[in-house]
Amino acid sequence: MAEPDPVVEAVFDAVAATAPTIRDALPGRRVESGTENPSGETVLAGDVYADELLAEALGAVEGVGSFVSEERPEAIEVGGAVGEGGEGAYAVAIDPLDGSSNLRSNNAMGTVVGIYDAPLPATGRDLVAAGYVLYGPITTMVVADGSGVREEVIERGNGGDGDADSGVARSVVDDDLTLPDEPTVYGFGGRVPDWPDAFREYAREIEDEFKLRYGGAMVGDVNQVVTYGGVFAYPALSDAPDGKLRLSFEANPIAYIVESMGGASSDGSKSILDVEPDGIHDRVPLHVGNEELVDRLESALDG
Ligand SMILES: O=P(O)(O)OC[C@H]1O[C@](O)(COP(=O)(O)O)[C@@H](O)[C@@H]1O
Ligand SMILES: [Mg+2]
Ligand SMILES: [Mg+2]
Repeated sequence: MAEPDPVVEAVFDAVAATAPTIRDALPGRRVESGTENPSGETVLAGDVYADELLAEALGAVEGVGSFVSEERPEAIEVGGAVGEGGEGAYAVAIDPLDGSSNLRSNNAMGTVVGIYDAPLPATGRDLVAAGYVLYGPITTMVVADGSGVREEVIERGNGGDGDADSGVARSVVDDDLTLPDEPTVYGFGGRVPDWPDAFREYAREIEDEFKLRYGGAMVGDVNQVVTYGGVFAYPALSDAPDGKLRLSFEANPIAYIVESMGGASSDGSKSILDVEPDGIHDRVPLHVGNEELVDRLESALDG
């Protein structure tokens, strides 16, 4: 098995270290911040807090050369080069708080992380690792690092007093996550009348076969598929042919994780990891899950 990449490990150490602090900060940050992000969406106080905390934590990791998030117009150089001139340093792209509209209704949210071995925008083939934190009833972190996919439970360390420096306790609960062979759940975003006809027909078949699990946070909804097997999609919409989710911050990391678990991803015709980006805030239709269900989706959209 390949040796763990120390920079990748350090990035996920930093993400794990911030997770309890982000979680604790959410109750007072359910309100709008008064700004919009580069995708034209309302930014909540929780989005701003998570973005700033993670920028500081990830920017301090040696071997991380640049940092960008869906809340920032462009990447910032953070100077963690491993070679002279910056070569060898990774570019880290994050969705600091995924599903943040769930802050109001107090439902699941997450943080998504992609570590690219190329300046952004890059394709998902340039990812060396990806992961997500799920702020559910339990805080968990799923990491795909090229050698496998693991799930950890993250809790405050023994000094747990709400202090960011008090440390975290991490326990690996599964060190070889794979998609279950017998899928049981699905979750599709967007309004049914806005779906393309071919997707609507595919969805009709899927909803006859499986149980609906949709909560409005990609990380939470994908984690249902990761746990029970099935298919998640935020498809192309009639007024938004590229769908809603962002390639660099959301779709690529999730596709990398699901493919690493033996599943498949698609933009409708090919793996998400093969989508060539024009810009850092590009959106893409995202479909991920058990290979058989993603193959059926591609056939349905092709027909
Ligand atoms: O509200 P909708 O249309 O169901 O959209 C839900 C989707 O939007 C998102 O909330 C977008 O993520 P952000 O909260 O990071 O902008 C996804 O997590 C989720 O899959
Ligand atoms: Mg998101
Ligand atoms: Mg977000």
